[in-house]
Amino acid sequence: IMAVPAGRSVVFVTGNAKKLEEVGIWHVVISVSLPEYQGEPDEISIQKCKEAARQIDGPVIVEDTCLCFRALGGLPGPYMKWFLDKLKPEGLYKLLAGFEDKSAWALCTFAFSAGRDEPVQLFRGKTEGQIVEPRGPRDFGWDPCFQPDEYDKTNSISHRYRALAALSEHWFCLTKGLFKKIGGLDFVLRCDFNVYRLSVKLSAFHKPFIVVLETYVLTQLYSSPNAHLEQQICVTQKQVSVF
Ligand SMILES: O=c1nc[nH]c2c1ncn2[C@H]1C[C@H](O)[C@@H](COP(=O)(O)OP(=O)(O)OP(=O)(O)O)O1
Ligand SMILES: [Mg+2]
Repeated sequence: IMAVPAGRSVVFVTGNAKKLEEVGIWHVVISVSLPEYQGEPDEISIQKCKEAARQIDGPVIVEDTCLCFRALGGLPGPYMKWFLDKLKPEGLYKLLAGFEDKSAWALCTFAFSAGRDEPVQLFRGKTEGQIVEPRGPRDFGWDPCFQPDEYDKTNSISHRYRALAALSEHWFCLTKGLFKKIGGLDFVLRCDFNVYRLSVKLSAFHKPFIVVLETYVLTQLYSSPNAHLEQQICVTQKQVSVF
């Protein structure tokens, strides 16, 4: 695990490279392996997020994905990783052989914590679909056997996209108000993003927003924003204005 200065960066923690590809947004991404917890999806996301915040000792985002079969009362759900590993998409399809109802839903939960011992906030996205005979590319988990009911080639109906939209909405809405309050871009640039030089006292929850602004503004202003964040594996930004 890489050391990330506390309070400096919001870190997306995952061991799944495909998730990183889909998430590709404004915050810094790091890759580690987190435990697979048991329980209801919300509980699992909370535990996972707390563990990530403990390991990183700073602001983190984690994501947990479930695929839930209606005929099985929502199982395999959060345990899908193991089912997929042992049964492969073919076996998952066969699991429903004795059932008329082939419907399923994908549930994606993003969890944010501002740091160790800080509360966890959840953002969820859900997509309804059917379990089908495996088809198409094999490069991402259970995709071969899950057919979403709606289809959109931009991926905007995906469970992950929806959960991210919920998270971004919350995040950017706060950022906008906060941004005004602290004096706008000019002030943020002059205070060199040092939260201690701001005129308002920020809560632990708000502090990471300054880092989001930093990443965003640096990417806008300089060709090499990574120089500042070279310790991290990957830095990208959302393609929308936060101001
Ligand atoms: O959109 C998806 N389309 C197809 N398959 C997917 C998707 N999203 C997750 N998956 C697979 C990966 C894993 O087998 C299980 C979720 O388990 P989950 O714990 O969330 O993912 P993971 O352990 O790979 O990464 P992480 O380090 O973030 O926990 O479903
Ligand atoms: Mg996992």
